Amino acid sequence: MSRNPVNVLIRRVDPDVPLPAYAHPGDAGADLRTTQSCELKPGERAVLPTGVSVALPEGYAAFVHPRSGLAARCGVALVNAPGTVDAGYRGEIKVIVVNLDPRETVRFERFDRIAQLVVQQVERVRFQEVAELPDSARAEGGFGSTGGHAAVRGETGGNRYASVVSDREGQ
Ligand SMILES: O=c1ccn([C@H]2C[C@H](O)[C@@H](COP(=O)(O)OP(=O)(O)OP(=O)(O)O)O2)c(=O)[nH]1
Ligand SMILES: [Mg+2]
Repeated sequence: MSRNPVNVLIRRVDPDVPLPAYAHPGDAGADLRTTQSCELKPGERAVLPTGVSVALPEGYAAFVHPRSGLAARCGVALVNAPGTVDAGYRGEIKVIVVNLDPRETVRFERFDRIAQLVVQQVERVRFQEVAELPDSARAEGGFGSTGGHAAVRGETGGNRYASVVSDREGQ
């Protein structure tokens, strides 16, 4: 049985903008639209207004995530993905888009869906300073310490795709 939705107060900064909406039941992200049309040449970025501001309940935050379709089809990413909207923020939600396509200019029209907002419960922690941290299995290993990055080791003859395939075959 699905839980009751959490109520989030929302205000339209642009009176005509459609409210963020989930495309399907069970979706995690509600699509955000730009209220401003915009053209981005390769490598360019822009801070786009969404026409809405929210008051999240205490203990929640909202995260501005990219849309995979825009990323796959047009090379559009969010510079700060995921953007963090704090519970106390009452300003207009903005989306920092960048065109990562090396050749094509991207154009957004007013009210195009440019990102998605994921609302989540978040923990506040108390940072307790200690002289030594407790042991763990990973210890200080990170940044590729578990291996498997043939492309990075330069064992692929410069073909990154081939390296990914051979990694999988070796598993
Ligand atoms: O993609 C984003 C990211 C942030 N924000 C808004 C909401 C957030 O609460 C506020 C501050 O964001 P953040 O803390 O990431 O930015 P900062 O550079 O640390 O700014 P500040 O010093 O205001 O915290 O900006 C957005 O509208 N979109
Ligand atoms: Mg901040």
